Amino acid sequence: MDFSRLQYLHHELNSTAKASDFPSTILEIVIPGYSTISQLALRFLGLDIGILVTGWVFVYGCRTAWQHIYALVHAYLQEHYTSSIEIDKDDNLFNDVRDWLAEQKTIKPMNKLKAITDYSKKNEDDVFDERGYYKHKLPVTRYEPIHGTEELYHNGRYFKIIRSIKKGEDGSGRFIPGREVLDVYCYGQSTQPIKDLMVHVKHWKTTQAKPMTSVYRAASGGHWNRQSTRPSRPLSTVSLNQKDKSGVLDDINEYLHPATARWYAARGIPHRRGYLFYGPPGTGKTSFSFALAGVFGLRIYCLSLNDKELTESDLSQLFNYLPDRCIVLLEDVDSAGLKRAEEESTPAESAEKKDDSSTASNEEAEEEKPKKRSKAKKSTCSISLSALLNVIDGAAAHEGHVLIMTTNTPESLDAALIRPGRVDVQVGFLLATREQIRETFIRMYSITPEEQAFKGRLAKKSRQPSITDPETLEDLAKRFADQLPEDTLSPAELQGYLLKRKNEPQKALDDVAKWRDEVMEAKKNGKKLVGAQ
Ligand SMILES: Nc1ncnc2c1ncn2[C@@H]1O[C@H](COP(=O)(O)OP(=O)(O)OP(=O)(O)O)[C@@H](O)[C@H]1O
Repeated sequence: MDFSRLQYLHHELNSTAKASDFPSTILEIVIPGYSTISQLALRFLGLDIGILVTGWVFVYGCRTAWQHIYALVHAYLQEHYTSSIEIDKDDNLFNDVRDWLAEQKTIKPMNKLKAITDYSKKNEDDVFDERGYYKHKLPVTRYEPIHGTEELYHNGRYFKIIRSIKKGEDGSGRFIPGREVLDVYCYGQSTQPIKDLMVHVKHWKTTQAKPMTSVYRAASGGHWNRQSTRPSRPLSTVSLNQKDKSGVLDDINEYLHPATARWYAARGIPHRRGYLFYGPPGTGKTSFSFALAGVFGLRIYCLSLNDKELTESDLSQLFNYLPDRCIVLLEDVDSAGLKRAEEESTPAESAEKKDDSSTASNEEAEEEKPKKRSKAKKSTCSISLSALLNVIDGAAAHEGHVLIMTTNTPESLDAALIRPGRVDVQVGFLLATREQIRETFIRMYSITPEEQAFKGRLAKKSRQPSITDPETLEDLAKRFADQLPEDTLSPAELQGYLLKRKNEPQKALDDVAKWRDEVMEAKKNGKKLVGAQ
């Protein structure tokens, strides 16, 4: 290659170049070959690139300076003249604000959304085909803002809502891997506008949907996870004798009254109230607890002592994390889940017991079997009775919640667990009385006002109960109840039978005698499976 020719051309260009307004040596460093290009452009196109570049650098500099100043002013205003409120993902308000936001007109419409298949909002229109068979419709797709910032005006006020994942520590110094939060900002040094906005969102939510109950379950590691938010169960759908029903209702109502908390505090009594719901399986203990949560608008926190992964420190942490007012449902709180003192015997004692048993006769050993089985059952979880008593009413135990314990075997409960102060009200759930059987029948086949409103759309194609006249229904219910024995069947068994004839009250009455005989026979023989259903 002829380098001398190139050098000559370069020299030529340099000697004829007009001095640029911008120090071309600096640009030469940033863009190698810049001076050659600019001189070529000047010579052949008559274009002075230096002026263009100088202009561009000037505009760029101004823009960067503006951005910098804006960020500084914004940070200053944010620090001194904005207020904010953080909403955690596990709080009900999170979903409420998120749903409300999705329906608002924001200053800059979001062009990045998250699509969510919403199984809770089924498309209920036209779900039956021409033969009257249910045809599954795809669940509704909901769109919500992805993590980021939303800005909007509400009642003439500016709000900024940021959805993000926050990492850090919880109150007790434990590291939290990442929790989703919404931060709501407004201008001014008071959080009142945000609080007003939250009141508005809550009001909006109540007008949107029917009352809902949020159900939380204990997760490993001592945290509560929201399991579901479901429509509150009306109290009228739980059959229980009126005296017990209104007794519990009034008692909880009195306990939850703000004046009651002050009354307790003034007398140095811990503000706690415990209820024991006992009775055979399927008699409505859990259903009643959920209905109570709906009546008082409380969240329900469910915990089973039979959970093998639950440790004592988890248990105490779970109780520490309870909100001020809620229902704690401690399920199956019988001795099966509790580690007792006598179980924690030393190896020497165990050996002694072993020796004793080896000398016992075979007959005695056979007799001992059930007891042993029940003892083996006792160690299904690692929670000791003392740890449970400690979280229920230890010195540092949580206050303000409603504690409901359920059991199928009240007789096996330790006296310490149900002494007054830990259990204040005991309610027995019994097998169905004649009145309950009648009520269950009527509840199953009568049409609720909500269904009545919906009827117009579905009546043509769906199967509706053939008898809707209240008097006829009353008569059928009475005849149905008269054919069944009292205090023998659980409401769950009755419900199961009637559900199989959901829209056929007459058939339910016609089949009942055969079903009753088979169930009674099965119960007599200790069989769990029944032929006629
Ligand atoms: N008293 C009742 N009133 C209305 N429905 C009831 C009643 N008892 C049971 N049921 C129905 O039976 C089913 C099981 O009821 P639930 O879970 O409340 O019983 P439970 O007493 O808690 O049972 P378990 O002791 O096995 O936990 C539910 O679907 C519920 O609707």
